[in-house]
Amino acid sequence: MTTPMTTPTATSLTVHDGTGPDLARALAGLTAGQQPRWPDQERVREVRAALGALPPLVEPAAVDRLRERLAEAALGRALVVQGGDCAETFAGNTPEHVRANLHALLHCATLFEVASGLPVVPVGRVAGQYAKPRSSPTGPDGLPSYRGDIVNGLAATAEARTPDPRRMLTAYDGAGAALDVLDSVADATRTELFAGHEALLLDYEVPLVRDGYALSGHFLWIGERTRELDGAHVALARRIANPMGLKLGPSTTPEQAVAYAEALDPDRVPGRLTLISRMGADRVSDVLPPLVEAVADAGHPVVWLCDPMHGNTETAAGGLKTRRFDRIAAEVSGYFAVHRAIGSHPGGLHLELTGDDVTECLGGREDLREEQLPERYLTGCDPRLNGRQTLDLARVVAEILLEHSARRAPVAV
Ligand SMILES: O=C[C@H](O)[C@H](O)COP(=O)(O)O
Ligand SMILES: C=C(OP(=O)(O)O)C(=O)O
Ligand SMILES: [Mn+2]
Repeated sequence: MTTPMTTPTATSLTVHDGTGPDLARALAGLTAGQQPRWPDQERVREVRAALGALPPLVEPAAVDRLRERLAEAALGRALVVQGGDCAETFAGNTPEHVRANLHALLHCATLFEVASGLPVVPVGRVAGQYAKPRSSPTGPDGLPSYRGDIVNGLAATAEARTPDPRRMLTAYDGAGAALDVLDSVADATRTELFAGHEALLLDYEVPLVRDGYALSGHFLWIGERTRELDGAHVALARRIANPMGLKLGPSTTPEQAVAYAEALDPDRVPGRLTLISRMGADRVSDVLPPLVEAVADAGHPVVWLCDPMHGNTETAAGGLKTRRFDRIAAEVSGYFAVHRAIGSHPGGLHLELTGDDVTECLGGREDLREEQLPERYLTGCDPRLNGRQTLDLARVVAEILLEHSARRAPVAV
């Protein structure tokens, strides 16, 4: 079951002065979906000014380096694996948790590398994945929805759910701490690791734009619910040099996919644009092929990733959101089959995962059952694959990749 797009709400987004008049002009007055209704605008202005005066979280050189590595994937010479929590939380932002997630991600990367013979670019959903778009502004309890720790609190009280702009500064600090862990993991494993998150909350993202780079993270993406072509999120993405992702759900038409590619990758730069399909296991074989073909025909060297999570969410009998391992694996298999049939490059995966032993998704080799879900259901938003299920999925992918690389390999004589 896919979640419907919500009607975007217009906001009077004020852009921090320090980000430059061009950016301010480009975004002023545009529709910006899924932004909080902050109760205190003066406090928002103060926080934006503070963010604008703080050092950037990542270096432009590292952002450029990621774009170069993604270019290899766009040209069919590398794979990408992105993954981490659906919603990072302040309380959960411990070195142990961040490390466990990154190790699960790197485990996938290693398996894919061995199976495909291609380098794999690992990108964590980490160090800024704090803002959540929601299907509904209020929950069944009548309270405002939880929109991620950068906006409000998960506790089911009116006080916790009131948006507080000061949370953006806590998010900045948390992102900095997570990036330190990311660097230490990368050093210990002698690999390159990058950080990505959804560029959803404009009051956070815009002040962290410096000299044409969004320096809140290396990789940013636009979500399914905020991808209005003439909206503020796309306008921001057009103005920054980061490699950008764009989620595409099953309602996307080939014409729209080309229009996004024209808007976000007008110069046809490999590595600039990553299209992340999240169609659902039942739709991927029908919906994805015409999109891939149209974008290729228009000459855009994009990376195509598969997010097999967001089109396969359902509600379990007990009321918890969940996803079935088999549906996730089926969308992944469908995605590889589509690319094989077309002859395009399947660039890799985008996953909601954790290295922790949570009970949020069903199935996998441990055959996690519905009645087990409440045991360790810890996510703030969507259900993640746990460490074992992540490896189970990585093995499914590795088998597909092995088969692909066997076809590619020259026949030994
Ligand atoms: O992570 C993605 C979205 O924020 C999430 O799927 C929305 O969930 P909801 O349908 O419970 O609002
Ligand atoms: C919000 C997300 O996904 P989508 O935009 O694809 O629904 C997400 O990746 O957490
Ligand atoms: Mn999610």
